[in-house]
Amino acid sequence: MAIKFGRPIEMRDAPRRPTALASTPLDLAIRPRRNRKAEWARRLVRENVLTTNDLIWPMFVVDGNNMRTPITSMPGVDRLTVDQAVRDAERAMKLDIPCIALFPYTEPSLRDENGSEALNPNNLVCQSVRAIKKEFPELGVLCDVALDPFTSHGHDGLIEDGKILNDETVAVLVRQALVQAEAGCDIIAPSDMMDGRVGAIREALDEAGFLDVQIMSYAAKYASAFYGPFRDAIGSAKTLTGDKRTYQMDSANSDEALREVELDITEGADMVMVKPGMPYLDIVRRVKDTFSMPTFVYQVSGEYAMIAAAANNGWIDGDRAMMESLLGFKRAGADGILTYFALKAAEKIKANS
Ligand SMILES: NCc1[nH]cc(CCC(=O)O)c1CC(=O)O
Ligand SMILES: [Mg+2]
Repeated sequence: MAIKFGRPIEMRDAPRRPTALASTPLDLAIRPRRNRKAEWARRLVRENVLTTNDLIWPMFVVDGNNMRTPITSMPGVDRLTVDQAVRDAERAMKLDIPCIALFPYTEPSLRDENGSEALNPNNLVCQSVRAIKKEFPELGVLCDVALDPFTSHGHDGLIEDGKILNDETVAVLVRQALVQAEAGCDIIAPSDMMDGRVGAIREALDEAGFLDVQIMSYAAKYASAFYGPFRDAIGSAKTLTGDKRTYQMDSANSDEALREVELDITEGADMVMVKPGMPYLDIVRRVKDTFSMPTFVYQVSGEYAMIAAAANNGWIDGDRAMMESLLGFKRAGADGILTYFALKAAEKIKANS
């Protein structure tokens, strides 16, 4: 059944005002309101639908045992120890969420200039992938490729004299992707915005025999204020020096997003992503219309936090704002959405079907 809203105001048993009765009807042949007159009629003409198949659920993993630690700036989202991530993977499975995404909170002692923990085949992400794929081989697992959870400076790449090095970083990202593929990751998702990394990763994956490992590139990723709570979650907010504007895109640009997406497709991306989501719906639409590729959108941490905080204050209806924002991505042309609301939204979809 469709989502129920309150009883339509037209149906309340109030007497009609005599003035309303007295007015002459407008001579209108076309009355768009007819198609909205009842829930069944609205369902009949509905153009877009959100299903659980549209959802990718991002999770944060942390070292330890049997613990869930709340992230203050993301109310309702916890850092999970690996065993708890496996439990949430099971919840995703049961709700028909096709895929989860894993992000690590790396112990500060393991972070260094070069993000070398990213290459440890036994790092938190790899441990989580193995544990989850062992119990739930049918669940898709996506891993982010970038160095920021592992570097002491919080940047996605290697730094020299205050500059982010492109080609040297790509060489490390290739090794990070291989380590994740070896752990059993299904989708490699480079989020670093270095030039040429998709092609380099594709070539290395193929050479190593990982022909079926997909690449979802964060192709049009903007330098955004909306990543704040994510940086709290992975513990890079306090250490990040400067900003990421020499590699992430300028939010003023739209044509540039098409050029970035085109390059990643040419280099071998199977799926492309736009990020953040709500302030960039126009980019989602242009990318989908231009390339007809599987197009994803990331409803990022700050978008989640805004809705969650307003809802917790009683300022908006949180569930309705959540569903409306997710449907908006579908309407803009997205084939799927990475969202911290995935579990809640899937529960709601199931309850209403
Ligand atoms: N490269 C790391 C990365 N991967 C996903 C996000 C943001 C996700 C979110 O805000 O929910 C970021 C943060 C950043 O680029 O600083
Ligand atoms: Mg690029």
